This record gives sequence, C-alpha cells and structure tokens, in this order.
Amino acid sequence: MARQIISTPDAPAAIGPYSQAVKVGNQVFLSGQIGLDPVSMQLADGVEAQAVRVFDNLKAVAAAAGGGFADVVKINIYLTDLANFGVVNEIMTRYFAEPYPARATVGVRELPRGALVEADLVLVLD
Ligand SMILES: C=C(N)C(=O)O
Repeated sequence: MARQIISTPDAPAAIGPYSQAVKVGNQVFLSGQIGLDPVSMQLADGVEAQAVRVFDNLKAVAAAAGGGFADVVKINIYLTDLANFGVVNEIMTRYFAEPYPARATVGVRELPRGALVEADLVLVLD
C-alpha cells in the first residue's frame, strides 16, 4: 500500500531521522511529540505547558494528514514522572471527548531534549 509522508510547519520539525507522520491507506501514524514550539524549537517550561504544546503539535500534524482528534484510536503517553499523571489526564480532556481513544501511559527515565512528556497517536480516518 502506498505510504504518504506528512509534513507541516505548524508542528516542530523532526529532531532525528523520522517523519512527523506517515499515512498508509486510511491509517495515520504520528511520531512522538514533545513540548517544542514549532517556530523557536524551544521546550515549554513545566509539565503543564509542555503537555499543552504536545497536544497542539499532535493536532497540527493530524490536521495536515486530513484528520482530527475525533479520528484518534490510540494514544501513547510517556512521562518522566508519573506524579504528573493527573495533570496530563486533565489536559487531555481539553482535547479529547468521549468516547476516548485507547491509551497507554508509561513512566520513562528520560525523554529527548529533557522533555517531561511525550505522546504519539494512531488515527483511522473515515
Ligand atoms: C521526538 C521524537 N519523536 C523522537 O526523537 O523520536
């Protein structure tokens, strides 16, 4: 099946050898986003601002692929401190409505650029 590389200036450029997203048929696989500003490429301060930026970045990439958060079937969230679980849950509810996508949240030792939170998505477009 043909693969389409998704690229948008409305989300941070890749900081390594990956694409912002890859579309295969009606499925879209988004790379992990950390809380980088797409223009300055600077990390937001603190977990709340970083989580907001993560979801804004993911939303921009999803839009560039022709989708939105209503199309998300799976989200993976990575936290360097699971004490931030509640904060990230609350911020996620600002972006997602029920029925929520499937999700995994895992604690990790470190994330790129010293980020506190990273998330990636899978979308299925109708
Ligand atoms: C930020 C990333 N998605 C990465 O380094 O893989």
